[in-house]
This record gives sequence, C-alpha cells and structure tokens, in this order.
Amino acid sequence: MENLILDGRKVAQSIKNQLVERVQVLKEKGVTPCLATILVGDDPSSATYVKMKGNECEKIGIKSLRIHLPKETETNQLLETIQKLNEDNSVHGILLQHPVPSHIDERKAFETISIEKDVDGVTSYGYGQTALGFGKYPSCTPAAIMSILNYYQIPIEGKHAVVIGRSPILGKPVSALLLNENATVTTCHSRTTNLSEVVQLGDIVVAAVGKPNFIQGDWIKKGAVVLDAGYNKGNIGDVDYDACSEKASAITPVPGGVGPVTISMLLKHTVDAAEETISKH
Ligand SMILES: NC(=O)C1=CN([C@@H]2O[C@H](COP(=O)(O)OP(=O)(O)OC[C@H]3O[C@@H](n4cnc5c(N)ncnc54)[C@H](OP(=O)(O)O)[C@@H]3O)[C@@H](O)[C@H]2O)C=CC1
Ligand SMILES: Nc1nc(=O)c2c([nH]1)NC[C@@H]1CN(c3ccc(C(=O)N[C@@H](CCC(=O)O)C(=O)O)cc3)C=[N+]21
Repeated sequence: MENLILDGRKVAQSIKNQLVERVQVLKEKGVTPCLATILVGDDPSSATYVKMKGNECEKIGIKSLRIHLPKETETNQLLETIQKLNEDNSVHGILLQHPVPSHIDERKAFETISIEKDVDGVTSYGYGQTALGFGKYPSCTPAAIMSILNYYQIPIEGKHAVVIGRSPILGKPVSALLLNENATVTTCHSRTTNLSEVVQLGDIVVAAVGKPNFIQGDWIKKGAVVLDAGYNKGNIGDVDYDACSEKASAITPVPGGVGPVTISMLLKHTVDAAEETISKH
C-alpha cells in the first residue's frame, strides 16, 4: 500500500522558521532567550542529545547554557544547581536530561524545576496542567507527536489511539494530549497481557517502549497512523518499520521522525517562556 511518510525534519523546520522572527523581536527588546541544559554523568548518547539540543538553540539565536556535572554528583548538589538556575533571570528554560545516574533522586530533581522554566513538562505540576488540558509546556516528545499529527492534518477526534508505554515524560502525557483531542485512548505497558490484540485496535499507534523494532507489522491495523517515539542504540526505533509501513497509511521514520520535532518543541517552549517574562513586567 502506498503510504505517507511523516517527515519530522520538515515539521521541525517549519516550527523553527516561525521561531526565528520571535527570537529577533525578543532581542530587540533586550531579552535573549536562554535554555539551560543539565547533563549528569557521561553516558555518550545522552551527551549527544544534549549537544544536539544546544546546537539547535544556537542556530536560531537562543542562548544555550550547558551544565555538565560529574557522575558522582549527589542529589543535593543537583538540586542546588537547579535552584540557582531557577533564580537566574537570564535563564528561561531548564532541561534536565533523563536518565540521571541511579543514585540520584530524579523525581526530586525534576520537582525542583520552577514551573515557569519547566519547558520539558517534567514536574508533576506541569504534567497535571497538561493532563487537565491547559498546560503551557507539555513534555517535548508528546508535544512533537501532536504537532506532527497537526501538520499533516490527521484527524484525532473519535479515533482509537493506542499508546505503548506509560513513562512520565512520554507515554502518560501523550495519552493525556490525545485524550484532550477527543481520541479514545488505551495506554499499554509491560503488564499488558494481550498487547498485539490491543495494538490492532489502534487507528493511531504511538510506540514509546524503548525496545528496538518491538512493534510488529501484523499488530498494525490496515490504514493505521504509526508514530515511533523510540530512539534506541544505533538510531533504531521501537517500530519494525518495513513491516509496519506495509500496513500503515502514514508512519514516522527513525531517524527523521519524532526526534527532530522534539528538539524544535523544546526551542519553541523556551521562546514562549522568554516571551512570558516580558509580558509579566
Ligand atoms: N525522540 C525523542 O525525543 C525521545 C525518545 N525517547 C525514546 O522513547 C523510548 C521510550 O522512552 P521512555 O518513555 O523514556 O522509556 P521508559 O523506559 O521510561 O518507559 C518505557 C515504557 O515501556 C513499557 N514497556 C517496556 N517493555 C514493554 C513490553 N514488553 N510491552 C509493553 N510495554 C513495555 C514500560 O512499562 P512499565 O511502565 O510497566 O515498566 C514503560 O512504561 C526510548 O526508546 C527512548 O529513547 C524518549 C524520550 C524522547
Ligand atoms: N528530559 C528529557 N527530555 C527529552 O526529550 C529526552 C531526554 N530527557 N532524554 C533522552 C531522550 C532522547 N531524545 C531525543 C531527542 C532528539 C532526537 C533526534 O533529533 N534524533 C534525530 C537523529 C539525530 C542524530 O542522531 O543524528 C532523528 O531522529 O532524526 C533523538 C532523541 C530526547 N530525550
């Protein structure tokens, strides 16, 4: 079946194009939008993602403040770093790269980020606002998935959306966003017993599992729209792309799908946050 490849690079470019002018206007008013990224430890793929985020910021004129803490960092030291960034008026967004080393209380660290600067929707307050439908900054990957659906004008209302994964920054918030757009949502996880049957109900399928090529072609209903948020070692998605694309009416590739849009959402939220500081004064 001829299907539509949902081109994340194209969506990301159109979002970034709209930001360039807004960044210019902010600078004329004396405000340079600034994103602080915090990387703890030296996991090579996390280091790569954080670097990509910083580089994309700079390409459109957002200042990137990169903080790299050693892997031995204690929870309290990380909290202090976040608190300093909360108090720093030149910083508009804070991104703590997940995961942090296991001895650190990641939840506590996320909760320390002030709501105004929580551009990645990681606080429980930010998540709660997203779930209730008035959040300013949903997590970036969920926001990216919605923005791909929106760009390609894929209808959501009344559709059965099946999300595989329920993590705090991906599966849960994307389920909430789809529900808010009037999809009927099923969220699956590691204890779901009849996964392939549930996935077969999906008009929209979102893969957020973290297992390479996990979603099989024969699980996909003919004509379904498949969004692959997975990003595993070797740039491999959670969806068995070749088999699933034979069934799907539209599908995101990896790379070039959800990933680039995630970064552009982070930039957008940072610019939004910088504009908020002006409108408050
Ligand atoms: N492109 C991007 O910008 C981003 C990509 N990612 C990618 O998305 C993927 C998921 O990330 P993240 O949500 O952080 O991962 P987590 O490991 O936090 O969550 C994985 C989820 O998948 C579920 N799961 C695990 N095994 C199975 C199984 N056999 N059947 C059904 N469900 C299962 C887990 O269930 P349970 O809750 O029961 O344990 C959990 O809810 C990764 O590949 C990651 O790299 C993540 C963030 C951003
Ligand atoms: N707090 C937090 N928020 C995140 O959003 C977050 C995180 N932690 N931890 C790790 C994951 C991973 N992630 C990616 C973002 C972009 C690409 C991306 O742009 N990938 C390109 C390929 C880039 C390349 O490898 O050349 C693509 O898919 O085309 C990938 C992965 C965000 N994450």
